[in-house]
Amino acid sequence: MSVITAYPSSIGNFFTYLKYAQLNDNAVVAYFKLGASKSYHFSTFVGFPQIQQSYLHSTIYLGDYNNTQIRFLKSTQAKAFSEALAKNIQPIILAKLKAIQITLKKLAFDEFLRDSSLNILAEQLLPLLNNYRNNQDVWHKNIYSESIDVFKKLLNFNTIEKLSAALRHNYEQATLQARKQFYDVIESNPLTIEQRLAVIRDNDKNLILAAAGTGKTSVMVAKALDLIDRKTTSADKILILAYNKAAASELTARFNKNTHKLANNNSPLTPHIMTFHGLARFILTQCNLPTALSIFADDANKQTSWLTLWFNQAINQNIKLFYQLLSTLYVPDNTSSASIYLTLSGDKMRTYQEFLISNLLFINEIDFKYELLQQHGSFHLTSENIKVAFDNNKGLGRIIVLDYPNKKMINRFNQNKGFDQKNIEQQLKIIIPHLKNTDELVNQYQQNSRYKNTLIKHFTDCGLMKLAVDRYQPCLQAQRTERLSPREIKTRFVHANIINSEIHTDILVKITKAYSEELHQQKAIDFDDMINNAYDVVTQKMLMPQWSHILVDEFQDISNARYQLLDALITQGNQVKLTAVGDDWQSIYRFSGGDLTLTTQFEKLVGRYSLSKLQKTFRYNNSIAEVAGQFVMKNPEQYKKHIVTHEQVSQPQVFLHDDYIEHHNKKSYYDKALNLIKNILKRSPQASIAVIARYRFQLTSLREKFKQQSSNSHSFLESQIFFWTYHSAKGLEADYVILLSFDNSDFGFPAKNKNDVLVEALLPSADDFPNSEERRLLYVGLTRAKYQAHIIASQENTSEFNNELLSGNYNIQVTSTYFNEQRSSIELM
Ligand SMILES: Nc1ncnc2c1ncn2[C@@H]1O[C@H](COP(=O)(O)OP(=O)(O)OP(=O)(O)O)[C@@H](O)[C@H]1O
Repeated sequence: MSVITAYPSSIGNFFTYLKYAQLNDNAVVAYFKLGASKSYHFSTFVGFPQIQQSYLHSTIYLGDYNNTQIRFLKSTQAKAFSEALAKNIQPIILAKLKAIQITLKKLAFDEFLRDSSLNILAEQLLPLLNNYRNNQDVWHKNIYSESIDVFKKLLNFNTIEKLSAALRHNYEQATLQARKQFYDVIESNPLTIEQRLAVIRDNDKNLILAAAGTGKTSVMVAKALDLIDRKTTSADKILILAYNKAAASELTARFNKNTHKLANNNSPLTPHIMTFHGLARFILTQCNLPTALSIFADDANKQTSWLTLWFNQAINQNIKLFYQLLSTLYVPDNTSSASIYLTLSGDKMRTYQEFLISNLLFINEIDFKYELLQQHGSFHLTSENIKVAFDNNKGLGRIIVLDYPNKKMINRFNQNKGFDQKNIEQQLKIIIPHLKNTDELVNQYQQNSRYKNTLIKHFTDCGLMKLAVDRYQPCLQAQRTERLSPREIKTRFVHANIINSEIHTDILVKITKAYSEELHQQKAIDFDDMINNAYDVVTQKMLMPQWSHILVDEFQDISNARYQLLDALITQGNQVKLTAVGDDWQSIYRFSGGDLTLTTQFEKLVGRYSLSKLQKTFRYNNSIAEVAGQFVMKNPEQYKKHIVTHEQVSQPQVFLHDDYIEHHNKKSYYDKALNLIKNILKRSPQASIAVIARYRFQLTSLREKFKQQSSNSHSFLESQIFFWTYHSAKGLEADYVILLSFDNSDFGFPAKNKNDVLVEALLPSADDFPNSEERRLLYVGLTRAKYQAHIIASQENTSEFNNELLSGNYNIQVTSTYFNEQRSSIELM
């Protein structure tokens, strides 16, 4: 090939360092006046050259990756140069177009276009597409029209986002058609379109947002089978994580039941289906690390005993801890939820200040008698012949001396104010000069083990030790689940405005340290260690994760520690794809670390992702769906979903009964439930019925009574009746449900028995809507029923939920005359 050269024009020569540009076999070379040169290899070209002519000279835009300009060239030479260059790079561009088509086919037609593939595609495609966009004439002159047809189409999408949306849509539609047969039969029922789409979308990150009974399990099973059937991956590279062992077994059974439907079913076909703990154990075992579980793992009582013993020993070693506990178990303000204050003397006080006085007298070994008067309790110091009281009614926090040998003293104290420990100590010291304050006592008694033992004994006997254990044990649990450092603990306490944050942090850090040492001594780990150790193993690259696809069930209840393990598997693995399946309406495990924000703020967590929704439910009818959905969506933080039901009914199937048994003239949950069960079974003898209560203990006696009843009368089979808590009902279903615990008490529904402020500060953050988690619990309860949900509510002690159901325009059947009257009076208002 003859060498083509272009020189600067005579005027242009003044403005450029360029001596001349030359076109050789595989590059454009620019030679400069000072002797240097620069090559632009054809392989870097992404389009055709463009020429810009002006009056005296021309500029060539080469069409390489940077679209380099060569300016001030003689126009005639520039034109010839540009035409020759176009001919030279034509085969290169053709090859690149071919490569793009191959990539496009592979990444967007043969599989779901992933966000990571989109980057690859964009890198390859966009430079050529931009060149084409600006230089279409030259392209059309140099390339056959069929080769750039695809470009013309792509150009219509304007942005890469629109293009990817179109490619994905295209792929989904094509796959729905091509794999119709498979999706028709792979589960026991043909998959719905929504379910099919959830199966098909195989982005790097996927969220399947579902509602109860919409076939999450079916989708997970079908998705795994689909990946294997299409050879996207092999079974041993799929990991399915279930919330508990029962769910893992169900997934395994449903998977195995359908493997014969696969095209090539003689390869080993078991994905790893396990719980998070099972996964952690699997990882640790592979790395030959210990997995023996501590004695605490399955028995919280043993942990309670350990903590009690630890407090005993720790106080014995350092009595300061005793005073720290004593001064912080209750808080010095009127918002304290305690209504009774336990004291070392065994007396029960009514205010925090009385609690302080009582304990101070007790540890000073001053005998006193506590008398409950009308307005306040009084302390009669028997040997001093003094009587004092704490005037709480006035809200001034002053000590009143009711009786004193020297009457003059009486008025002196009436002016004093004091809410906190120091102030009360000062006030009491005026009355009893030999009284020692706590700081003095700490030093004095550090060496006195008899004294310490006595204190511990009283601390235990009066119930304060139990209070301390009950308070710190959940904190220990929360700290371990959230893997909080001492600094994080303190930050959370301070952030939650907790009084004595420093002392609480100090105590909790001591406990957590001792607990780790205890586990070390046992040569064992607990469930939290298991997850955390597995995380360490993966992040330290001691194990290369083998999975290409990870599917996680019940994602709405995942904890931060679990998510971190998951994230480590994805980051350390080889292009791992994550599918999270969850229902934000069913997030009910915050107390054990479940963090709903991981679902509601999924994008913040993982970046770009594909969302699929499952909104058609097969379990229950429109009546149950409407009531349950309306109730849970009252909280604006919950995703809005429009649930469609397979079953349609015209009458409400949610019933509200009271607990009053007319012909016995008494109130009884049990009898009401029994009557309902009998009535249901009269109509449908084979029906399954679940009785659901807020706390397990509420079911124990009920279950016993039912057992007796069923063996006496044989009116129903024990195996037809189930007893679940709202929590344990997760994932289960029955033909009919009977919902209990609707009263306004600590153990009612919504439960008033709120978490202690300390553990509340350590748990994952919660949304602000009142009773939000309890609200979701009711949603879970209602949606267990296939046909009918029966609520039995207390007449006398009305639950907030009951009031809401009566007042909030819910389409329910109220069978109770009493509640109906209430309802109509609400409607009249
Ligand atoms: N496409 C379908 N057609 C008919 N029935 C279906 C379909 N998909 C699922 N089902 C049925 O719906 C019921 C609920 O399915 P599944 O247990 O998978 O729901 P889920 O979403 O896990 O529910 P939950 O969140 O309440 O535990 C099952 O009986 C299942 O067989």
